[in-house]
Formats: sequence, structure tokens, C-alpha cells
Amino acid sequence: MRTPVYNRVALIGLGLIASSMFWAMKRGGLAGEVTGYAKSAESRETARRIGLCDRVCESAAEAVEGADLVVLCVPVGAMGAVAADIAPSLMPGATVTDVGSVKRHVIDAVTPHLPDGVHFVPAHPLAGTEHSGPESGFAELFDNRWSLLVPVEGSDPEAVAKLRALWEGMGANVDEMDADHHDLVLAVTSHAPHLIAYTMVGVADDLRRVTDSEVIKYSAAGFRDFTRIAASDPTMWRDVFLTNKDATLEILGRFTEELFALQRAIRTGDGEQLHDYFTRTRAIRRGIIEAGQDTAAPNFGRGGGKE
Ligand SMILES: NC(=O)C1=CN([C@@H]2O[C@H](COP(=O)(O)OP(=O)(O)OC[C@H]3O[C@@H](n4cnc5c(N)ncnc54)[C@H](O)[C@@H]3O)[C@@H](O)[C@H]2O)C=CC1
Ligand SMILES: O=C(O)C(=O)Cc1ccc(O)cc1
Repeated sequence: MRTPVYNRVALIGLGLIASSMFWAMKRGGLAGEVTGYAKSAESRETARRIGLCDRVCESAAEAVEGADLVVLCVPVGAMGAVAADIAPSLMPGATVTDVGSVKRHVIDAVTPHLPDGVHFVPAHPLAGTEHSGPESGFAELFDNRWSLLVPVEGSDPEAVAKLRALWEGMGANVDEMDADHHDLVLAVTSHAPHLIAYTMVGVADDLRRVTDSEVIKYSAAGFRDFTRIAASDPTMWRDVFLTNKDATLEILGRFTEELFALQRAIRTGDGEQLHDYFTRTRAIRRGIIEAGQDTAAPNFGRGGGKE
């Protein structure tokens, strides 16, 4: 068994990401003891039943006592309130991190609550599924996926290095990124695509009333992927859009401009424009595969849990 990276890790919010972190830390022997807390009594009960966490606590404050790493695994909109709740109980010298899908908002919401002498190193694993809750996690979720560290001004390099070691121990590749750049990149690669999937499934659902369920029954792979993504947790995604508003609106603005251009090409029968556009986008996918960066697929659709 390897030497643990942290003596005691506290997981606040026991859903997909926290449970996957727990199983990955156990697999790698990365933490001495892992405590946990979730707001809902049902989630705490489930966690105890399935052995998720060495100790499930009745309050967040109790869970973080004596922890040298505290991981905030709650929806982005709840991060500030949780930080305020745990602040008086944090151990001096502890590191607080989070796994939120948006970074600038979390930094602004959490930082004011943290006492001096506590390190804050925000993070974001680029791995997940459409499932949520304590039973949805699995140890392999982060294997060969990116986890981005987003150190804040004055982040202690030693605290950053330790968190990097934890993520690498859980199987992830680690990179560092500035918060605003992170939020723009994720708006392009994750947030806007999720909104488009939600919309497309909504449109199909409206249509279904007309076509008597044929839309779902005969849906091909592309649309099925949309339905998987659109089954993601509503609270989590509401918070993502409300807290990454500017970057998401910027990308959606560009998206609608392109969509209108393609719509016009279809209306006017401009086959050359359509062909050129699709040729350009095909080259992007081929570039990703040739660069060996197609690491997205293997974990998708894994995990059980509620949807
Ligand atoms: N689901 C995904 O694919 C990914 C999610 N994330 C981020 O990770 C975070 C957690 O997401 P999931 O694990 O998917 O969520 P989840 O819905 O599976 O779990 C969230 C947990 O937080 C608890 N919770 C909610 N509000 C709370 C509060 N105020 N205090 C204490 N517990 C509270 C819930 O009861 C639940 O146990 C989110 O910020 C999300 O943006 C990051 C990468 C991927
Ligand atoms: O399941 C999918 O398709 C995802 O895109 C998972 C995901 C969701 C949110 C994140 O912040 C990171 C990864």
C-alpha cells in the first residue's frame, strides 16, 4: 500500500463525483480516512449502506474537523453557502478544493469565507456521466481523463502539488488553467453543447405528440447521445448556466449566427457552402483522433444511480 497523499479527506456532497473520488482514493490508497456529508438524510443513509466513506457525518462542520483536504462536491450554486458553513471548523493549514463545472463563480463565492492559513485550490475533473447520487460513482471515472487545477492568486505551490498528486493517483491527467479561460473553454466544449442537447430533446418531445412516439423509437445514435446528455441532473445544470452566464451567452450567440448561416444555405440551396462547412468540421474530428485525444468515450454511460 502506498503512503496516503492526505491523512483525512472530507467529501461534502455525496453524489457522482464524490463517490467516484472515494472509490478511486480507496483503489490507490491515497487517503488515510475519508469522511463525508450530504445534505439529504436519504443520501447519508445510502452512503452508509454501501460503505461510501469511512465515516458519514451528520453535519458538514463535523465532517471537515481534522481534515487536511476538504472537497466541495455540491452543485456550483451551493458552494458559497457550504464554505460559510464549514469555515469555523476548518483545520489551520488544510486545503479546500472543489470539483465544480464553473470556476470564476466558485472562486468568488468561496474565497471570502475561508480563514487565513487555509489553502484554496479549485479544480474540475473533465469526466462525468448523466447519472447522479451516491450510488452512481465508480473508481475508474477519472482514468485517463483531464482534471484541471485552477489555482487562485497566492495559492501555495505545495498545496497545489499535493492536490495534483491526488488527481494523478486517481488516474487523471492534470493541467493548470486560469479561471476565466477555463469558463470560456468549458462553455464551448460542455456547457453550450448541454444546452443544445436539452433543447433538441425538448423539440423532439414536442414533436412526439405529433408523430406518436416514432421520434424516440427510431432515433439514431446522434439523437440518443442527446437524450443521454439531456438526462443530466437539472439542479447541477441550472447552476452551471446561471453562474457561467457571460461565457455561455457569448458562445450561444456565435452558435446561433452559424446556425442561421446554415439555415440560409439550406433555404437557398447553397450546397457548396454546406459541403465546405461539413468538410471543415470533419477535419476537426479527424484531428482529435490523430492527436490521440479521443479520451471522451470510454466512461460515458457508466454508473447506475438515479437520473
Ligand atoms: N456530473 C458530472 O458529470 C460532473 C459534475 N461536476 C461538478 O461536480 C459537482 C457535483 O456534481 P455531481 O457529483 O454530479 O452531483 P450529484 O447531484 O450527484 O451530487 C450532489 C450532492 O450534493 C448534495 N448537496 C446539494 N446541495 C448541498 C448542500 N447545500 N450541502 C451539502 N450537500 C449538498 C446532494 O444531496 C448530492 O448528494 C457539481 O458542482 C458539478 O458541477 C464536475 C464534473 C462532472
Ligand atoms: O456526461 C457527459 O457527457 C459529460 O459531459 C460529463 C461532464 C459534465 C459536466 C462537467 O463539468 C464535466 C463532464
